[in-house]
Amino acid sequence: MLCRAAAVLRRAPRAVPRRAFTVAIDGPAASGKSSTARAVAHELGFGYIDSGSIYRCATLLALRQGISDAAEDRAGLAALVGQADIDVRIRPGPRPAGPGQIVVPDVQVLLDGEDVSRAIRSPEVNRLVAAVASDGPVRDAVLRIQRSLAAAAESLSTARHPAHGGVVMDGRDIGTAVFPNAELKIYLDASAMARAIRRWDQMSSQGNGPAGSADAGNAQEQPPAAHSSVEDIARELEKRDYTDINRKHSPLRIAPDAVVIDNTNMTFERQVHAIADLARERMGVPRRHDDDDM
Ligand SMILES: Nc1ncnc2c1ncn2[C@@H]1O[C@H](COP(=O)(O)OP(=O)(O)OP(=O)(O)O)[C@@H](O)[C@H]1O
Ligand SMILES: Nc1ccn([C@@H]2O[C@H](COP(=O)(O)O)[C@@H](O)[C@H]2O)c(=O)n1
Repeated sequence: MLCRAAAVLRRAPRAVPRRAFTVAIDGPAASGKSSTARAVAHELGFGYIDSGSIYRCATLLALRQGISDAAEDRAGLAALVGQADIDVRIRPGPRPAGPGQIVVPDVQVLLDGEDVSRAIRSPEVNRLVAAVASDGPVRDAVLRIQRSLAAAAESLSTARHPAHGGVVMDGRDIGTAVFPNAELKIYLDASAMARAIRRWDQMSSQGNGPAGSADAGNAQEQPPAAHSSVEDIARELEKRDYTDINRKHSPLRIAPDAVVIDNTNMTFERQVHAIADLARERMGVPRRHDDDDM
């Protein structure tokens, strides 16, 4: 009798408590946060949230409601953001070009059901977003959205390791304010010129014509304006960084426990593999890319 009970117990599926593993990636504009975060999330089978796109939705709402960047005008914006239905979804991106090539999935952003993935990258949004993101009540409203989207993304993640679900979120204050207890924090940086050249290349590859501004943001970039140069882009990136570093509420900072990666002279593949392996190491699962020790 005892033996049969033991056999039944042995056959019963073991309930493995799933632990959420959070990877926070912060850094200045165009340092590679979003593309790296999407690739790392894909490699680990984690969910992904682009937190900048939520601030961009808040900015689009402000523009559509005729709310200027004057602080007194923004009083009602936090409430509007709190009532809005903002969703950030990952969708299958381009297939890898060859065996072992990295997959960088696309992101789709929905604002009250409308696909605003391109609209939130407009020149007007680029100009206003850092000012909107410096508003304390707006940040509080966005924080609630970030945490709820992350919980949903984590629960849907198809992590390769049964004990871990996970989410990767990128932004400016993920490791310092949004997820101060994140299991892995990365601060991604590169020289201003390297970032400007990459942003130029990224925007130029999206099409031709004078439609965009000098600094269009991460995914689904609009093409650079005909008059803008790499130097114009560098200036705009630095202006946005300055606002993000010097604002009162959760400014861009390196978390004390963050791993700092300067990728100025690093390939995209190497940074993705290194971060994915750091996550694996902390989850207690084998590394996959031993040649990528940092
Ligand atoms: N190590 C690297 N070497 C070369 N190019 C890179 C590297 N890392 C990222 N990139 C490229 O740099 C460009 C900018 O990256 P990405 O959009 O991910 O930056 P970001 O930090 O999310 O920007 P933002 O803060 O403005 O949203 C992309 O085209 C990306 O593929
Ligand atoms: N965690 C975050 C993320 C973003 N911001 C602000 O939004 C701007 C746009 O971000 P992108 O990543 O889409 O370029 C950014 O410049 C910040 O002002 C933020 O404050 N916190």
